[in-house]
Amino acid sequence: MTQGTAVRGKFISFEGIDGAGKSTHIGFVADFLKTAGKSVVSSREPGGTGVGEKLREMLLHEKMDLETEALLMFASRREHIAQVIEPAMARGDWVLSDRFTDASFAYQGGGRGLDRAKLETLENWVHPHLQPDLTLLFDVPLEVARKRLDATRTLDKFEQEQADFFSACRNEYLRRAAQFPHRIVVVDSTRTIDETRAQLTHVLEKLIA
Ligand SMILES: Nc1ncnc2c1ncn2[C@@H]1O[C@H](COP(=O)(O)OP(=O)(O)O)[C@@H](O)[C@H]1O
Ligand SMILES: Cc1cn([C@H]2C[C@H](O)[C@@H](COP(=O)(O)OP(=O)(O)O)O2)c(=O)[nH]c1=O
Repeated sequence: MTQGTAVRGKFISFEGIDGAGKSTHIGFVADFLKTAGKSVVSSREPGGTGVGEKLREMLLHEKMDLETEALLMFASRREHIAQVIEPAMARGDWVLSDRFTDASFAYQGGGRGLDRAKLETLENWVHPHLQPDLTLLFDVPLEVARKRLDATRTLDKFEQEQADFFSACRNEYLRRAAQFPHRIVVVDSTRTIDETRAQLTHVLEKLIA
């Protein structure tokens, strides 16, 4: 099909507190969709574009004012939508994004306490009409996420936060899952990787049907 006449692709975002296991499963979802005949673009936020990756570097490693942090997250997102997400979906590709706007509500809103109304204003400015077709929220208790994180990596600015920060992030994610049940699917990520894949397969089969 030529561009312009392609059936619009779908947009899936992956969310969860750090260490929940979401990155582990993005490759599995991409492979599942490719096997089903979809063309897949995998990306991430903050980042996903030249400008976005520069913003990511600052956001993950430099201390800054909370409102600056929120504005830069949405600046990165705007570029990602304009350069990657919208063109890919218009071509008929399926876009997988490691995080999207729910992360701003969870981290800048829940974790850091930024007024939700300000985040809604930014959301309405940056993507008034776009929402993921599906958001996979990988959910685990804090202790499980922390153990997984500590076992694997050097911690960035967010990952160095304390338990109450992640507890507030997780609560905000779960609040949004209750608010948008048609879009956000909570995946029990305390299970083994294979069991988690089985949950994903179940959800994806419905989406491609
Ligand atoms: N279901 C699981 N059971 C056990 N370990 C897991 C599971 N899912 C992920 N992990 C491990 O936890 C660590 C963090 O996972 P990752 O996908 O990087 O988390 P996130 O992207 O959510 O921060 C990795 O070492 C990964 O192999
Ligand atoms: C997209 C986004 C991410 N973040 C944070 C959450 C994560 O701690 C961090 C980067 O996310 P992530 O890609 O999960 O990091 P990693 O590569 O280490 O798995 O950015 C926000 O605070 N707000 C946002 O809007």
